[in-house]
Order: sequence, then structure tokens, then C-alpha cells
Amino acid sequence: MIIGVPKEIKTHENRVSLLPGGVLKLAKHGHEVLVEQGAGEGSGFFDKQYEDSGATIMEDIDELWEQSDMIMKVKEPIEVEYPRMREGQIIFTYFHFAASEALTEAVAKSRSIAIAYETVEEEDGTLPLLVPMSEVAGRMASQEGAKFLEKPEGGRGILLGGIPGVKPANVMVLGGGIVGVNAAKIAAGMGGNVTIMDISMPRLRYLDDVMSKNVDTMFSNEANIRSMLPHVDMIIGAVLKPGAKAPHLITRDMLSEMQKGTVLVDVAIDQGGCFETSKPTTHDNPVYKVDDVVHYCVANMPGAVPYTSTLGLTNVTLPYAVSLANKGWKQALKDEEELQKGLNIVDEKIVYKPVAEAFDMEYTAIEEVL
Ligand SMILES: NC(=O)C1=CN([C@@H]2O[C@H](COP(=O)(O)OP(=O)(O)OC[C@H]3O[C@@H](n4cnc5c(N)ncnc54)[C@H](O)[C@@H]3O)[C@@H](O)[C@H]2O)C=CC1
Ligand SMILES: CC(=O)C(=O)O
Ligand SMILES: [Mg+2]
Repeated sequence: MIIGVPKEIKTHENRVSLLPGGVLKLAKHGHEVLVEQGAGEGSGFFDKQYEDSGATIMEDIDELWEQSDMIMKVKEPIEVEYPRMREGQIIFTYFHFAASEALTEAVAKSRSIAIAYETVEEEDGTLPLLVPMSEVAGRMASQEGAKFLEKPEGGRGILLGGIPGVKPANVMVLGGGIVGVNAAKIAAGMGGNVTIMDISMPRLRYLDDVMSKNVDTMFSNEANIRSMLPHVDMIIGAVLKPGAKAPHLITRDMLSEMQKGTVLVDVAIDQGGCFETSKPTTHDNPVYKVDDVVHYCVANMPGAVPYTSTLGLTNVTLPYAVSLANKGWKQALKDEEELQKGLNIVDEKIVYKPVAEAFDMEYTAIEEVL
């Protein structure tokens, strides 16, 4: 199989989908890898290393897409990439379809085979290709939030950890999954007073056991969320219903109950966001204010720490890429149930229910296409 690795073109997206070591592995299995010139540079991996591992460096990106049986990316295709997708081509990347009807339509129209990192799912519900990036984004969420709490950045001007004699900031984390727990760890480590909210009691029990003393748990419902708003300094949005549009847990009217300069970090923005007033931002211009409340809504947070993120991501994606390349997509999906959950769109058919539901589109059961 010919595997293509384009350079990411989203704003400040410096990750790359495959390392030189991954090229070596795929080449050993008899596959050919095309890497766009400079694709790994942002993460610290250079053309020469890819070439030495057996890749062909391509200058012409259209040619790379044209020749590749499988495209491996990091972020969802963006508009200039839409016309490059083609019938029968496997595209293995993050898609987050439920956040974009335009992308969903474009991928369907291309008749390509879209296997989404974020919905590959193990039997116990773990999302193995999302976990490492959620770990990065969760840890970053508290770090970024702390920065935007500074007055010159638009925040309230409270130091997250406080000082002796002055109380620390109150941090509310909505969703106690991978993002939530990592955000809470960093915020608590910096001395913040953290409350994690979730709707899963087993998860809250687990968090109560393992988190430090300055982390409380609270059941997530509207009344409990509202009760926190007048005292909270930072809210981190970290909920997920896999593949689906995020629920709006903070509505517009709730902003008026918050203190001026409160910081909202909506990590769930890639699934549409869990605050009603969220809209995607980029690392170039990450924040905006609504009613004096700071919103940070960067949809590719891990892109800002590409060294860590690329290594973390490729650790987990490579084995699946090898399977897809060795067996072809149909056989690989038949053999590996977790990979089967990654299939969202194939040959114009939406086979992942929450995506079809997000846009009222026709849903086709996966058995019909395998
Ligand atoms: N912006 C970015 O750069 C990145 C965003 N993400 C996104 O962050 C989000 C969270 O991801 P993970 O932590 O990996 O998911 P996860 O599945 O590990 O955790 C989600 C948690 O939300 C909880 N939840 C669901 N509904 C809730 C509600 N109404 N109230 C409170 N909790 C609720 C679930 O019980 C679960 O514990 C996803 O949308 C993911 O795509 C992940 C990485 C990077
Ligand atoms: C998960 C995701 O959206 C990211 O890593 O950018
Ligand atoms: Mg994202």
C-alpha cells in the first residue's frame, strides 16, 4: 500500500502523523511511504531522517494525495484539502465530524473511507487514540487557564495557587475523564482549589480515591453547576459523549452569575464545545470575551507542544496504521472491533450514529458496508 503523510496546515499545528521510525516499520512490511517536504520539521523530525528510513519526500502535495491509498494526518482535512480526498482512499486522522456539517458533507461527497482516531474504542469504552492528546490538552488547560487569569491577559488577576494568607483560585472541571483528571492534577498541583463534576458515580468514586486533598468531587447537574458560578475563577470544559456534539453545560445566561474576568477553557470545543458561547479559536488568537468572561477555545491545543504530542500520538496510531496497510481496511476492521468503531463515513454513507444524528442525516449500519 502507498501511505501519504501531508504536512499539517491548520494554524500553529506542528504535529506530524508519522515518525521516521514509523516509516521504517511500514517499509519493513513492504509498504511505500510518501512524506511531504518539511512535514516533520515542526516536531523536530527532518526530511533526511524520513529519507534514511525509506520514505520518498514529495514536494507536490496534490501528487502525494493522488498517489496515496491511505492518508495519515493529525487534524481533520481543512477546506483546501477537500478536493484532494478521493474515492476509495483511506483517511486516518482526527475528524470530529459532529462539530462540522461542511466537513461531514465534503468527506461523504469524496467517497473516501474516513477512519476517525477519536472514535476508535476498546471494549471497556477507552478511546486509545484520543487518550494521549486528552492528557496533553488537560494538562495544558490548567496551564493556559492560569495564564489568562492574569490581569494583563484579561483575567480576574488571581494567582491560581494563592499565597500564604490569601486564598487560591477556585477551579471547576466539568467532566472527570482523561482531560478532566489531567487538568485537575495540574491545577491542584499549582495549589488551586479544584472541584471535578461528572455524571458517572463510579468515576467520581475513583477520583475521590486518587486525587489530592485540594480536589473535591460533585455530581454534575444544572443546580450544582449554578451553585458554583459566583465563586469560581476558572471553568474547564472536558465532557464527552463519543463522536457526538457536546452538551451545553454552561448557557449564555449563566455568564452573568460569574465574576468579571472568570476564565472558561473549553477543551470540548473540537466536539462543538460545552459552553453555549464557545466558538473555535486558534493558537494565534486563543481568547475572546463575552460579558467580561474570558473564553479560551483552541481546538488543537496539543499542536502547541508538538514534540510531546507527536510522540504521544504516533505511539498509539502506528500499530493501527500497520494493520490497515497490511490487511486493507475491510479486513482490518473485521478483525479488530476497536478499529471498526473508528469508521465514520465510507463511500458517502454515514456509519457512525452520533454523526448522522448531529445533522439529521441518513445512517447506515456498519454491517452493510463491511
Ligand atoms: N481542544 C483540544 O485540543 C482537545 C480536545 N479534546 C476533547 O476533550 C473532550 C474530553 O475528552 P476526554 O477527557 O478524552 O473524554 P472522556 O471520555 O475521557 O471523558 C469525558 C467525561 O465526561 C463525562 N460527562 C459526560 N456528560 C457529562 C455531563 N453532562 N456533566 C459532566 N460530565 C459529563 C463522562 O462521564 C466522562 O467521564 C473531547 O471532546 C475531546 O475530543 C481532547 C484532546 C484535545
Ligand atoms: C483530539 C484533538 O482534537 C487534537 O489532538 O487536536
Ligand atoms: Mg481538536
